[in-house]
Amino acid sequence: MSAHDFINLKTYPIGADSPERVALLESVRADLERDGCAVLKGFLTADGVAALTAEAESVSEQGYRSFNRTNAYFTKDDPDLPADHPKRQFFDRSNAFIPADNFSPDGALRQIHDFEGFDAFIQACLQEENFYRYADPLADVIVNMAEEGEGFPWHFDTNNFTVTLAIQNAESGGAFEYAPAIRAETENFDEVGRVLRGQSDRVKVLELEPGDLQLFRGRYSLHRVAPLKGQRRRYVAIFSYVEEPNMVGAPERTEQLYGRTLPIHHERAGQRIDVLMD
Ligand SMILES: O=C(O)CCC(=O)C(=O)O
Ligand SMILES: [Fe+2]
Repeated sequence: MSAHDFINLKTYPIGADSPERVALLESVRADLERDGCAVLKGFLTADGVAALTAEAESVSEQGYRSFNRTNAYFTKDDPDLPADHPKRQFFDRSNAFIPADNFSPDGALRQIHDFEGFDAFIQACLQEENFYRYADPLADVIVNMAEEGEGFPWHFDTNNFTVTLAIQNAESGGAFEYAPAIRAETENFDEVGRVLRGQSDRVKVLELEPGDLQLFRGRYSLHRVAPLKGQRRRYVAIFSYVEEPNMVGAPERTEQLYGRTLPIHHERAGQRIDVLMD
C-alpha cells in the first residue's frame, strides 16, 4: 500500500492543482485566520490509521522518555513576581518522543510525509514564504507517545506553527484545549491566569480523532493536551518545518529530547540558532 491508500485524497485533493484544491486551501486558510487552528477531519483513511498505528506500536520501544516541570512560557521561575502570577505556575510534563530515524522510507509515516505535494500543501495552507522541511534525521517527523496521567500542560509554542497527525487516542482525556489569540500586543496575564485556573470562557475544546490532521499557530494561543486516562497510549505524529534549509537541532537540545545525537548535530553545531520543538 502507498500514500494513495493512506490519505483520503477524495476529500482532501492535496496534490495537483484543481478547483477542489483551491477550495480546500481557502477553507483551511479561513480557519487559520479565524483562530489559528485548522483541522482536516479524517485526513487519513481507515487503512492509513491502521498502518500508522501498527508502525508506531512496532517502534514504541525506541521512544525516549523525558520529564520536566514547565510554565506556559518555558521560562525559569522568577521569585520577584507574586506567587499567583502566570509565569510562576509550573506543571509537570512527561512523554516520550520516537525519533525520526525509526521510520523507514517505505513505512506508512514517511509514505505520507513524502507524498508528492504534501509539503507544498502545508506551506500553501500556512502561507509561509520561507518553508523547508527540517533537515534533522532525528526530528523531521516524529511520533509523540504519552500514557495515562500524561498530556502537555498549558503553554505557548516557541515555533510559529505545529503540524500534527492524530494516530491513536488514549481511552479518555487528551482533549486539545486552546484560547485563541489570547496574547498579541500584550501578554494579557489576567486572562492567561484565568485559563490556568480553569476560570476562562475563552477556551475552545477539540476532540481530535485518529486520522485528523491539525495545523495550529500556537505562539499567541495558550493551549494544552488535557491529561490522558486509561491503558491505551496516545500517539501523535509531528511534522517539522523551518524557515531555512539544512537546519538541524542543537546537540544539547537533541540530547534532551531524543536521548542521543548524530554526527550531523555536531558538524552543524554553532552554525545557527536552535529551533525548539516545544
Ligand atoms: O501533542 C499534541 O497534540 C500537540 C502538543 C503541542 O501543543 C505541541 O507539540 O506544541
Ligand atoms: Fe504546543
